[in-house]
Amino acid sequence: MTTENIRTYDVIVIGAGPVGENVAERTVAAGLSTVVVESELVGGDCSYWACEPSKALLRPVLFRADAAHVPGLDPAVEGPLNVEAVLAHRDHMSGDWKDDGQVEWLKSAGIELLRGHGRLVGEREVSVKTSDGEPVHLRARHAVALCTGSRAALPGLHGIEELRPWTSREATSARKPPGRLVIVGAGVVGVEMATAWQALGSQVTLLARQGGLLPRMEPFAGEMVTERLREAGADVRFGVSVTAAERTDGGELRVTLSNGARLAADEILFAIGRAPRSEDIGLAAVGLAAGDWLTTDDSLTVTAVPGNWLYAVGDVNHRALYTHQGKYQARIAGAVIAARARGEGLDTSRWGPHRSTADTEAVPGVVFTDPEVASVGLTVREAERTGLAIDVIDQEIGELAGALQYRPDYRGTARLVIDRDRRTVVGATFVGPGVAELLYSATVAITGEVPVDRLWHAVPAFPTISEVWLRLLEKGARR
Ligand SMILES: Cc1cc2nc3c(=O)[nH]c(=O)nc-3n(C[C@H](O)[C@H](O)[C@H](O)COP(=O)(O)OP(=O)(O)OC[C@H]3O[C@@H](n4cnc5c(N)ncnc54)[C@H](O)[C@@H]3O)c2cc1C
Ligand SMILES: NC(=O)c1ccc[n+]([C@@H]2O[C@H](COP(=O)([O-])OP(=O)(O)OC[C@H]3O[C@@H](n4cnc5c(N)ncnc54)[C@H](O)[C@@H]3O)[C@@H](O)[C@H]2O)c1
Repeated sequence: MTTENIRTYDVIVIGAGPVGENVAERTVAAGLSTVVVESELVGGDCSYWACEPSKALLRPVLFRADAAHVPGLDPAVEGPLNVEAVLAHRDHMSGDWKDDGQVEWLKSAGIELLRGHGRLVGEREVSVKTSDGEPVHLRARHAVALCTGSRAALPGLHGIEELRPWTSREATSARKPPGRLVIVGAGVVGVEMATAWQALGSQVTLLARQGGLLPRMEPFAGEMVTERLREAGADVRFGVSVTAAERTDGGELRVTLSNGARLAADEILFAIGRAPRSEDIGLAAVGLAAGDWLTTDDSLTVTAVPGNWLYAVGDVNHRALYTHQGKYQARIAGAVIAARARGEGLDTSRWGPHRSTADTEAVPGVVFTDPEVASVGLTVREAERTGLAIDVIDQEIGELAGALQYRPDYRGTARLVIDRDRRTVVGATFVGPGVAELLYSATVAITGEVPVDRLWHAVPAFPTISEVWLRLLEKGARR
């Protein structure tokens, strides 16, 4: 190796997804020289095969569901969606799968980019196989942050390669709606993609292994989404999975289900969860097992590696698989790296700047289905599992004047989970049209540990859906 190919930086970040970009932005802002290594597109899955394209596909579907029920506006949205225009907008929102804009942003932030595949080769040492085949050896004075994200998990089905199944990547970037689409898995990807492709013209069959959709959320969320998907024409089946599948020479898929039923389809999407992108990043060189999720403490430091120089941030640490939560971790990790580089101690008090407490206390998430599902903190089931004494308050959102102004047939439910001893909100779920924007208020209530009696003084404007807070308080959240 020539000396020209050895480069030293304060910080090396592997993976330029939303999380890696934000770690680098924070460390550069703290005066630390930083290089980001990226093997595909700067921006990661979120920009090209996840958040951005999926939300661009879903926005017209949800907007039309509302508009079709607003008197006077309803005739304007009759008829099918303009699929070509929706897909063109999706392409635009995904940067046409080019990363020029994000590369410019990196430059403007003073972050260096090295294109290639990065692997750890020792303590603070990374080897990069660049796209032109030239290996580059990187040394970090202070830290290496692994931000390599996750990929779609696939089941151990016999002959799965020959099936050419869709994963989240194909489901978000497909050039046209398949005639018949089977979706396996009823988590967030499964229900969002079922909502989008059914509305764009596919006949969707959604297979849930459990007895309902969105099994990790409050049960009423999955029930309302099921009802709407069925009304939209999707075939939603519970308690089933796929036991065998084959693609015929003509290209048709023949799928056998666990209950013995058979289906014919044009495409099959596996949306059964994620696997870490950690199988080929040199984990063995630092004594870790390849292919595992990386365990960190609340400062995002990899606990099994001594020396406080290795960090794992975003999906790859499996703490909370959302872009916004990974970016929150990135801000914390950046502050931790900067403090350690300056030789300062960490403030890891409960809500201190060096502890990602929200990962365990208040992870917000929105499922962009019809109706929307927005949740943060604990569900009733989770609170009961932790042994917390709770009060549970439910409110039909459709009873509010603001909801009826939004659309006259409004149906939706809100639930607060209250810590009975501390009298603070520990969980909130809202299901209904337009509830995504309610979520931040609940997130502030949880992270601010605002006593519910104080919430009584936070007055929601009339007539808005936020008035649901008042009804919840009137029903007993307030003493
Ligand atoms: C269909 C779908 C929809 C989603 N919608 C939302 C949403 O609406 N809102 C939300 O908050 N979250 C959403 N998510 C989750 C979100 O996409 C992830 O949480 C987020 O992308 C994680 O960011 P990350 O930076 O950790 O990983 P990624 O975005 O996966 O980025 C990791 C980057 O690292 C690179 N990389 C990996 N290994 C190496 C290596 N060895 N060398 C160099 N580079 C490497 C990869 O090429 C990639 O660019 C969605 C996920 C899916 C699948
Ligand atoms: N709007 C958003 O913010 C958004 C959208 C999409 C994805 N995401 C993130 O991406 C992550 C991954 O989403 P996902 O839907 O792939 O995973 P998930 O973990 O949410 O759901 C996967 C589902 O598949 C089921 N399953 C697992 N193995 C199966 C099998 N062999 N057969 C049938 N069912 C099986 C699981 O029981 C589970 O219900 C989520 O955790 C979420 O955080 C977020």
